[in-house]
Amino acid sequence: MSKLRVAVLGAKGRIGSEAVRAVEAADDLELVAALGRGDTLETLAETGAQVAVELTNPDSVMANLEYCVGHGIHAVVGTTGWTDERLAQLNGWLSASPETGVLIAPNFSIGAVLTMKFAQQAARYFESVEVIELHHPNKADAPSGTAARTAQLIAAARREADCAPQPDATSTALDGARGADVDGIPVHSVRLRGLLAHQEVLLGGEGETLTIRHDSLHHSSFMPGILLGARRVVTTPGLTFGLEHFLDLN
Ligand SMILES: NC(=O)C1=CN([C@@H]2O[C@H](COP(=O)(O)OP(=O)(O)OC[C@H]3O[C@@H](n4cnc5c(N)ncnc54)[C@H](OP(=O)(O)O)[C@@H]3O)[C@@H](O)[C@H]2O)C=CC1
Ligand SMILES: O=C(O)C1=N[C@H](C(=O)O)C[C@H](O)C1
Repeated sequence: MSKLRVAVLGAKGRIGSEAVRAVEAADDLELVAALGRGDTLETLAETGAQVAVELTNPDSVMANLEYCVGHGIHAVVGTTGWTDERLAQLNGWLSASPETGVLIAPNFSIGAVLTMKFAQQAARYFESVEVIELHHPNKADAPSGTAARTAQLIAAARREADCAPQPDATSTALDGARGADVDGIPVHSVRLRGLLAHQEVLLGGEGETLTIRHDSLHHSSFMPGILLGARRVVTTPGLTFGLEHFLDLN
């Protein structure tokens, strides 16, 4: 059986370099390109890449995806910075290339995907919910894509359950003291040397709290999800948002 031809964009970065090694080690995948900043995207077409794994940064991802989708190259995207406007633009490109698949995964680690699912399930049962994400200090964006997605999922679950607004008597506060407001959910970002990628969802009700915590201790935690995404995206046209759609979580 022929191997799936995979390219990595952002190949010299923290996660990209790990992805290069993971693709090289997979028996059913062939690494056909490993591109860094300044390398030409034409390499993707020239090498016949079928899937591009996009791990660059929010300033680069849109141009890369426009090229990939325009050339019928499927994409697995870990890069953060997604907004409704960006998703609409991507969907526009995909509508002109309906056989192409794009997976955007705010987080590729199974533990983080489960954290989001558990938080979504728990959200309706507690009066208060806040998210704390903790990352290495070289991370470009805050809050993390995972935290933003977690907060959106929590907010949607609370809306669906018709939950009352969260109790919070704060009437004066220093800017930032209550974190960022993502869909009504406070999200707090910590940047600390020694950390990699961590998240806590704190839920509070009368006389009890529940904490859901996940820790990525090494970039290897993201690799099974990236490889699964590459294998599945080629038969999943259109936009898939979240690795959970490629996992049997029920
Ligand atoms: N979904 C997930 O599970 C995960 C997502 N991420 C996300 O992945 C992204 C990358 O993270 P991280 O590896 O830590 O960041 P790094 O800065 O370490 O790596 C990004 C790399 O991409 C390069 N780059 C920038 N623009 C381009 C371009 N146009 N073409 C090719 N390469 C380019 C950068 O080069 P230069 O240094 O010259 O700018 C750098 O080498 C972030 O958005 C991060 O949040 C990270 C981990 C897990
Ligand atoms: O930049 C990182 O490191 C990570 N980025 C992603 C995010 O913003 O959620 C995923 C993970 O948290 C690691």
